Amino acid sequence: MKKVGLIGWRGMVGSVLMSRMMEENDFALIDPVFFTTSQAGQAAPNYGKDAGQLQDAFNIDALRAMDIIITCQGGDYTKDVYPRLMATGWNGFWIDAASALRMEENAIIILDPVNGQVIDSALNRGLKTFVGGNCTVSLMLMALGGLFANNLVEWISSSTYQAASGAGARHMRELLTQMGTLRDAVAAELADPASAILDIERKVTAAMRDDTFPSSQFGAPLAGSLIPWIDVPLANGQSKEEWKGMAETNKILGLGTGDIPVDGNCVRIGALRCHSQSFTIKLKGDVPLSEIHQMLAAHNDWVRVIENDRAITVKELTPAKVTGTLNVPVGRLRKMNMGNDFLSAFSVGDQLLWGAAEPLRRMLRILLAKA
Ligand SMILES: NC(=O)C1=CN([C@@H]2O[C@H](COP(=O)(O)OP(=O)(O)OC[C@H]3O[C@@H](n4cnc5c(N)ncnc54)[C@H](OP(=O)(O)O)[C@@H]3O)[C@@H](O)[C@H]2O)C=CC1
Ligand SMILES: N[C@@H](CC(=O)OP(=O)(O)O)C(=O)O
Repeated sequence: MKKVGLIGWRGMVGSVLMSRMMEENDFALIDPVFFTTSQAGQAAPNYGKDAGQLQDAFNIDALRAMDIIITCQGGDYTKDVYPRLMATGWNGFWIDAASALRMEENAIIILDPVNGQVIDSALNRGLKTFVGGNCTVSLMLMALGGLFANNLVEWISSSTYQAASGAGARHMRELLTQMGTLRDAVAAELADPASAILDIERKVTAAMRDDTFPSSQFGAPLAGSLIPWIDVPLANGQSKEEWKGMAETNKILGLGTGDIPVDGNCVRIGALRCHSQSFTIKLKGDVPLSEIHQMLAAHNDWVRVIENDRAITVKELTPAKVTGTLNVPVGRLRKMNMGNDFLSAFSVGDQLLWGAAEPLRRMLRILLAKA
């Protein structure tokens, strides 16, 4: 059995990965070794197998003994450990959730329902570094894969509605604390049906603007508001999250850097763990909507085409419905006023599943199947 080193397993992304690996019985196929950056020597978790003690995640000799390493520990860990491990001539496979290595020439961005052929070809060429994509990009490609596969996309403009989880566990807590703080500021007024709604709004706004409002993580109120900036600024005015849209999409599809232009605004909103996105898609031709529905639905087992009907949309095409599932609904599909080759679409997906953990465990399965 392959020795698989697991790093970052108790973090938020790692926990989702462990839970998916349990659901899919992956542990039965591997000899798991659990690593830690802070708790070496403590008992390893038991996912149906006694895995002994936690190993030191900075111990290069211990890492070298692994056939496959999966890390959800984060970019700083990758930047520190990966080059040192590679310098020893380690011959194993490195599977990573962090963005650090994504654009490296010897690294493949993994999303096998979309780029299984790119992954296969990389394996045949002997590449060994496989990195999960940015959540927004992966979820877009899962939703719109049918259009890309049929070479119909000239360009895409997107507006995102990204959940707090993309920023990390502490941010999710802060969002909920902000929500509670706003509610508590008007508890008495809410209990009184006769209270004036604009008085309630004024109190809520005052609480949101108060210096004591809990916003140390996001740096701004998110509950009752939104934050139209994600990740660091770039010289061209984009945020790094916006830059990833085009860079990663083309790399995942095995295309040249700028082959398909992708751009838009990335916005943090008050959802917990589902990213939503609104797309304007310039098609390469006037393809009938019925054909587009078929292409999208046929592309992979998780995409769900949602009829452009109000009652169905508000039930099916929301974070409330999709959270915790692998389904990627895409709806609001219609031709736009700009012309019949302009398509409007909206999609929702769990950013901790297809956006983070799921491509990693599927890459493990691909490697095990090839062994
Ligand atoms: N959040 C996201 O949406 C996405 C994140 N990623 C990548 O994954 C990386 C990890 O993200 P995320 O899972 O959110 O990070 P977390 O902060 O949840 O976990 C990272 C590490 O923190 C340590 N840790 C310290 N205290 C605790 C605690 N109380 N509970 C759990 N872990 C603790 C653990 O390491 P140890 O056991 O060694 O102490 C853990 O592996 C990111 O840096 C990013 O590179 C990728 C895609 C999406
Ligand atoms: N930046 C994403 C989450 C993330 O971790 O992205 P990446 O894997 O590209 O660093 C968000 O905030 O929603």
